[in-house]
Amino acid sequence: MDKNTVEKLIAKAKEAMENAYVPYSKYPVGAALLTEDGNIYSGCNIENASYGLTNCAERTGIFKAVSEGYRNFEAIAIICKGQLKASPCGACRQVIAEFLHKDSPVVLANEDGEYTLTNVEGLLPGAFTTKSLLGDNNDF
Ligand SMILES: O=c1ccn([C@H]2C[C@H](O)[C@@H](CO)O2)c(=O)[nH]1
Ligand SMILES: [Zn+2]
Repeated sequence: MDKNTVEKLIAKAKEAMENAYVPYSKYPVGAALLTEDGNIYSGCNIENASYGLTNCAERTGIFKAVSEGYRNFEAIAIICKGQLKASPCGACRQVIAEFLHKDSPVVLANEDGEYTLTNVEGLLPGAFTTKSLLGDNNDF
């Protein structure tokens, strides 16, 4: 993925981060997903007084896209507040592995836009996926 695309995705993730609803943790996170046909979907974390109902930024972005008919993604960028770079939780790693390819780029950024580049396999090595269940030939 070229540097321009990385920076554009980080900028979109940062925009989404501004909308984070985080009265409890005060830890805003934003995510941006590039679809294979060049669209960008983004999401923020959305907390709840019943803490366990919180939705992370990554899953907000993926679920928005899938619900609008986009499920083929090329890359994801995630950004969070502070100097430490974003690191998706286990639930989000599993959802990312469901919808992105093993070798899809994953950009983990901090609020200054400094980032580490990894991929889905790096986030969740040996992930349990549709392939584990259905093999290579499935219509889904
Ligand atoms: O990658 C991450 C890690 C955490 N969170 C959210 C969940 C919760 O709102 C807050 C603190 O855990 O950060 C995300 O959205 N994405
Ligand atoms: Zn998460």
